[in-house]
Amino acid sequence: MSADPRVSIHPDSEVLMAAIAARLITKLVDLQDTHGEATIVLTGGSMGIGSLKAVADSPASRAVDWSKVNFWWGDERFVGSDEADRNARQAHEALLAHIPVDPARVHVPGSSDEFATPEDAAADYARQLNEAAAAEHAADMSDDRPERPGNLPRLDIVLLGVGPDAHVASLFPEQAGIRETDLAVVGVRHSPKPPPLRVSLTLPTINTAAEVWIVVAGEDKAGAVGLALAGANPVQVPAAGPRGRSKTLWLIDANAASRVPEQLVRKAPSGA
Ligand SMILES: O=C1O[C@H](COP(=O)(O)O)[C@@H](O)[C@H](O)[C@H]1O
Repeated sequence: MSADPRVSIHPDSEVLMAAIAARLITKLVDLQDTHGEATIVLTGGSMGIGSLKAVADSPASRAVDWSKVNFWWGDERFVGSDEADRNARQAHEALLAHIPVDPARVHVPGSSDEFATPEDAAADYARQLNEAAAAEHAADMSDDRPERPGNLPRLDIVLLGVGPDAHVASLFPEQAGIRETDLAVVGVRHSPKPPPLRVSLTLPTINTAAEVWIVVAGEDKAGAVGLALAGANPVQVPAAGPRGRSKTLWLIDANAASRVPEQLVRKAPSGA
C-alpha cells in the first residue's frame, strides 16, 4: 500500500534545508536504533545537495553511525567520474567527505569512464541493487520492515528534487524513462536539462521505498509542485508519480507552495 502525500511548508529555502537535515538525522538514528543500519537514496539538485550540506553542518549528525548507512543515488549524470556535474561528486563534497562512511556501502552509478553507454551503466546499477537484495535476504529473513520486491534492497528513504519541468531523478516529462515499467534502472538520452546522458532509477523502483521525501524550493517550481499535488498524470508531470509505501512527504518552501491545492495545506490553528 502506498501513502497519500503529506505536505510540510517552511518559510524559505534556508529553513527548509535545516529542517530536512534535522528530519534526516532523526530518521537515520531511529532506523539504526531499531535495525542497526539504514539505507538512503540521495538526489542531486539544489535542495538535495543543500540539505546534505546542512546535515554536515549540524552537530547532531554525529549521532548517526555513518559507517552503517547504505548510500544509493536516484539518478546520476553519465559523464566522467570527476566531472563537477556528477551528483555523487557534489554529495561527496557536501557531506560524504566529512563523515566516516564505509566505502563498501556507497553505491554510485557508473560513469562514462567505466561504461560505453548510459544503458550499460544502468544495467550495472541494477545488478548492484540485485546483489544488495540477495545479501540482505541471506543475512536476515526475519526482517520486519515494509515488504519489498525480491530483486531490490530495502530502501528506507528516497530523497527527490523536482525540476521546473516537474522531472524527478532523471525521469523527464513524456520521455521513455518515466514510462518504464520493466527495468529497475534506465539509461537516459536527450535529457532536456544538461548533461543529456544520465542514469536513473525508474518509478517502480522509487516506489518500493518505505518513505519518499520530495524536497523543493523556489517560485520556478511552484507550477510543477501544484500540478503534482493536484494529481496530474506522471507521464506529463513525473513529480506526481513517486509514492512511499508508508510515507510520501513533500518538504517545500513557501515560494514552491504557492500553487499547492488549498486542502493539502496545513493551517496553523486560529488564535495561535
Ligand atoms: O538534474 C537534476 O535535477 C533535479 C532537480 O534539480 P534542481 O537543481 O532544479 O533542484 C535533481 O533532483 C536531479 O537529481 C538532478 O540530476
